[in-house]
Amino acid sequence: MENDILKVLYSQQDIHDITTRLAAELRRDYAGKNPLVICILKGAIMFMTDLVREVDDYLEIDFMDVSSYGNETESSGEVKILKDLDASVAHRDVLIVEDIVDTGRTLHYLMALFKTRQANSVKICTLMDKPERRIADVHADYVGTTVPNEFVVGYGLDYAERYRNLPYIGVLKPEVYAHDEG
Ligand SMILES: O=P(O)(O)OC[C@H]1O[C@H](OP(=O)(O)OP(=O)(O)O)[C@H](O)[C@@H]1O
Ligand code: HPA
Ligand SMILES: [Mg+2]
Repeated sequence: MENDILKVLYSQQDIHDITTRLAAELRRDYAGKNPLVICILKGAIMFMTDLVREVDDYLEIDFMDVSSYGNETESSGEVKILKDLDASVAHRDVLIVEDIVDTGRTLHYLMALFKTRQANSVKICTLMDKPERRIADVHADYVGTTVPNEFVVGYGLDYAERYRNLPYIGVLKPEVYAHDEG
């Protein structure tokens, strides 16, 4: 698997440093609020579990599985709910945790949904932001790092469901895609 990686963009140490910084901001902003922290499966799983372990305060976690991508690097533009939340967001301070904001379609949809469901507040914490690709108007409140317009994998992010278990974030060699197309 490591052989498929062209370059490492963020090492395990880089990710740890980013997570620690964001957790400190969250602890400050959500003190006494008992936020509902929502992990958007599957991509955000690694980031969310690392992030909440660095926040020394009361919070609740929940999971939602939505998908707008198939086994492709391009969004289909359609957001599908594959698994809804267990908890109600009504009157809660909701923090959506994402691995990446790319076109913004996923989060645009979720922001609107949680507001309709009468959340008290809805904020976004994303490990990565890829603003060059934005189509839907989405602004993340907490951003780990801004990434160039490249398809990234690892630390939860997949290409065709692979590479989520890489402990760092990197870019694939072009022949990995070429192989799939052939
Ligand atoms: O800003 P967007 O263009 O909407 O893209 C970002 C979303 O796409 C990816 O998820 P995906 O739908 O591929 O599902 P996954 O998390 O299960 O990989 C990623 O994890 C984000 O949730
Ligand atoms: N990598 C993996 N999944 C993604 C990306 C990316 O760069 N953008 C949106 N979903
Ligand atoms: Mg994906």
